[in-house]
Amino acid sequence: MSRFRDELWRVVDGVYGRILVHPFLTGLTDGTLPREVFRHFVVQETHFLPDYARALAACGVRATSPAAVQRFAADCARTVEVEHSLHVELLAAFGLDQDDARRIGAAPTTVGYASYLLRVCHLGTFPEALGAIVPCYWIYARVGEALLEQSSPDPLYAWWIETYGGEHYQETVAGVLDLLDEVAATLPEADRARLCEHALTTARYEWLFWDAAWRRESWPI
Ligand SMILES: Cc1ncc(CN)c(N)n1
Repeated sequence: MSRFRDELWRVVDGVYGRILVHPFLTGLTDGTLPREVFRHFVVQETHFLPDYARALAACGVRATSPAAVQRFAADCARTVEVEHSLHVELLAAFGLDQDDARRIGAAPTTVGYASYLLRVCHLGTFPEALGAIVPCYWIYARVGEALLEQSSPDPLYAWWIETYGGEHYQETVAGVLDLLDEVAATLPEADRARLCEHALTTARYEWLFWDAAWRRESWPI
């Protein structure tokens, strides 16, 4: 039986293909990614992840079943405990702390992506929120899985890859994809289409986030 997740993946697959060949990601696995580019990425993650956790909490508020409320509450906590902590430790490896990250500030793409997620997850319907949030989980899981096959000669990059390619993160994502299939089975076609539109936008933002780090994007004025 065909699953909605397969239909959704077809929508984002082209973007995912572009992500995998982006020099940021190929540089992670062959170890050639300049450390200052990775540092820029890590700083931006410490800005993005608290808003991402807030968006997950908002998905929990929107959720239409107790199991879904519990899932998003747990994923919100996991994002702070595991992902944000990882990036704070990576900051420390660069001799930076969260005050330094605050002083450096959020780049335009970080502000744009976080704002989009927060808007859809707060103001949209539950299926819209799901459409916006799922690529954040899924693209990282697919990227982590793909990169784990090669890992990296750079221990900092290998650490990052192991977090997203590791079993714990993969299980988290499998759970949200089961939920996606369950919810989509109850939706009319127009709602599924809207869900896919949000997913395409956030998949594009995922590409943009890596590209912005690669360019070490900052405010031009
Ligand atoms: C930009 C971004 N998107 C998604 C993830 C995975 N939660 C992340 N850490 N950063």
